[in-house]
Amino acid sequence: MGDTYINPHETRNQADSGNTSADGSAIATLDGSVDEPPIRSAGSSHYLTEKSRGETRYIEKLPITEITNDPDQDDIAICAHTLTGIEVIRRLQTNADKGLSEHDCVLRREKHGHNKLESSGSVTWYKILLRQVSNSLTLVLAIAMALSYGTGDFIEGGVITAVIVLNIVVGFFQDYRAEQTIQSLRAMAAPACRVVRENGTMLSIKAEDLVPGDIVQLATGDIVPADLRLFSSINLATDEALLTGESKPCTKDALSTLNHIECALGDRINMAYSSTTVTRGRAQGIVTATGMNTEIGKIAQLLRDKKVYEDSSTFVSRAVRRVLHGIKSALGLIGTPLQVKLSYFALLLFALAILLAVIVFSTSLWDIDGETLIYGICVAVAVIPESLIAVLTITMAIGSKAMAAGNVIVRKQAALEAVGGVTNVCSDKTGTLTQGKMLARKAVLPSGKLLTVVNELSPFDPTRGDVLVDDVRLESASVNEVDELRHFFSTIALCNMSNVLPPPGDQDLWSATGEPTEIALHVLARRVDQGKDEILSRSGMSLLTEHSFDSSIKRMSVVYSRVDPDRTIFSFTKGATEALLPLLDMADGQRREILHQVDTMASEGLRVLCLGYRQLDEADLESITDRAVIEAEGCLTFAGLVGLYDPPRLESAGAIKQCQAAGVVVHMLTGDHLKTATTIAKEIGILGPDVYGSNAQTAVMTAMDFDKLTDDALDVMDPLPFVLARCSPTTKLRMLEALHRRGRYCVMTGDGVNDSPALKGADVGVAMGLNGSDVSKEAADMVLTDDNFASIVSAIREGRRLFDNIQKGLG
Ligand SMILES: Nc1ncnc2c1ncn2[C@@H]1O[C@H](COP(=O)(O)OP(=O)(O)OP(=O)(O)O)[C@@H](O)[C@H]1O
Ligand SMILES: [K+]
Repeated sequence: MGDTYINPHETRNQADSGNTSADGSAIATLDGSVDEPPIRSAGSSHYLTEKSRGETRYIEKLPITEITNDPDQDDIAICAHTLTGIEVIRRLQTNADKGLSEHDCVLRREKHGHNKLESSGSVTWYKILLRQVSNSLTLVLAIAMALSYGTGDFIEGGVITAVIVLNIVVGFFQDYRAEQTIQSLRAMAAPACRVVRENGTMLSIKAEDLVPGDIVQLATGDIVPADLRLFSSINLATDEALLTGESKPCTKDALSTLNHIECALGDRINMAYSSTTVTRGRAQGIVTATGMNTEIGKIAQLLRDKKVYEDSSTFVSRAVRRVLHGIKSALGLIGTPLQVKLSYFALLLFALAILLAVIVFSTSLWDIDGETLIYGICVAVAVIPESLIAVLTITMAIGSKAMAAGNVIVRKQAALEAVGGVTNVCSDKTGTLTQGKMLARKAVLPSGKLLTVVNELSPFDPTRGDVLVDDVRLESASVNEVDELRHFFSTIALCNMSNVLPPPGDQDLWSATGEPTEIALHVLARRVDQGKDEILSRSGMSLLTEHSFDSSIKRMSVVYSRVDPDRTIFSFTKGATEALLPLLDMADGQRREILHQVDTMASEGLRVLCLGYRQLDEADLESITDRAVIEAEGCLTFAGLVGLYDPPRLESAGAIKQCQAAGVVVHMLTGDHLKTATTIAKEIGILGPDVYGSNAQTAVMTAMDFDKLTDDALDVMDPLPFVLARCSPTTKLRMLEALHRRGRYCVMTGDGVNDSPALKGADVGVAMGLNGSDVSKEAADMVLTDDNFASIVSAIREGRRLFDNIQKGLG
């Protein structure tokens, strides 16, 4: 079971059997898919392998599994790993290309229910009511009330009773509404997944709506939405620690079929289980179990059934712990930091009240008659601000709502208060400060010729605009005649997972899916009819393996083979210049030349990608599946440089000004080149004459220099960098620590899988709702529904207002 969906031997067998170009009908491609590029050759070769093996073979292998016409979902969930992908698809009566119809889904949902775990966590009205009663303030008031009635002062007692009832009623309704808001926000933030339905359209739906038989696509960073039998995969690995306790990612292989039904979960390498996360690669799978029928559902069920704590402590210590927990929560000492602080405050007031009462009683030399008692109680009661609970609940609820309206989903209540106290914001650049809609503007070919794009209209429309080579218009037909042009366009089109889609019908709005960087390259290739599909069908190449883009090494590679008589194999790589230069096969002088060109392009604010390709031998096939080995080999032929432009968001400059006016320092932590980042930072005002320290030597740094410094060196640095270029997730963590050592309180944004530690470590971790990975959203305190930096700023404003309101409530 190799690292990829296919191992070289298998590839060869396939080629031998001569089946590689069999009928297209069974090919598991997803043409017309909207969200992700089809896993074309992976799907197809896999399918064909299964087909060519013939039905008899797997029936031989699996005598236990009778073929029935009435597929039973529970049955499939148990044995899916012992069946071939095709068989599972057949039994669940679905189609890998087309998916289920809406009608099927409705029927299946009736039978199997929604795809969610039944949690006991939903809040009921009596729990909310209980919460109103059980807090220090209400308890203090209740004691005062009892004292009043006890001394026969029914008027005072009545007033306090009224206050308590009012508090409970107001608090109850506020809390109830807040709870509902939070529930609906949770629903909004619920994981989505990509599914093929209705004759092959790719939809993004809520995981909750999945039914058995749905065809789901997985990509790096996704949380697996249900139990899936994979039927095609490229380099897939998932983290199953949640299920199996195994902390190393588990490499998956859709091709394999296992022999034993009882095989341990961790060994079922052709399955992906609900709630595990995809750490690398891509795959397609068919849903075999949903909701409580999934493996994670079974665990949840076990936990629910047991109810008793499964620890080894004695009954007594358990009881003590529970009583302590009970008292703490009754006094309101469990909750967000602010709630806890307020509860302590109430207890303090209570102590003060008693002290006052004691003083009153002492002045009357403990000769307590009715008058003194009432006076004492009145003084004591007077210091207690009855409206506190109500103020707190109301402001919190209003705060959450206002933030949701401002495109910020608050995932953790504590973040609501925390965001008000923020002093530093560390933000991503691409898509957050900039629009994330890239355009390929310029390219430099190995011969030094300059390629420019002029007259373009929209970022996705390849039909408008011209490509010039040294100021002469490039015709599509001539691309194939010039070697360097052909290699250049093959690299940008084939080392690419994006889709560029023509407008439907008679409209003229082009659309695209995938990463902005790749879309920009794909659009450029299509301008001269060198799109991925066009090249593949012309050359008959098919994908062998793919190492998707990884922001810690900043490059991506693919390997293609052509099935001509002598079977040529090519690898194509693209990535950041620093990442690719060491892999290029060239003299040092030439490298310096390239670096110089990169510098010029980057200082125009362009993101520069470097391209390379290489012809491989049959012998190299053994190593292509292992990324570490490919890296070591290198020896790429230089194919050119491309410069992409990503304009800043219109709101960014204004939002940054507001931050600076409010004393919040903005840092840009980006994966981009130093010069590109600096140019953009100046454009939007992160660096500028008004910013204190922006001329300092440390204002702009690369992550490499930053990481080299010791903690002590960082602590004396003044100021900390405003721009950190070529950042990796670990650099983000170091920046966080450095800020924390200075006593700063900070927001950190992140979108990638490996940004989670930084998001968790930040005082307020912010994930991107549109383009962020599920994993990062799960780790974050807040999620931006529009990925926009300006939304962070409005969250800070809202957080501060909330703070002020509470302060007023206290005053
Ligand atoms: N799909 C890709 N394939 C190859 N290289 C890429 C790809 N995307 C980005 N790069 C290269 O890696 C660099 C860093 O990208 P990375 O994704 O880490 O940063 P980013 O997330 O785009 O920027 P930011 O951190 O500001 O949001 C880019 O500057 C580019 O040179
Ligand atoms: K990033």
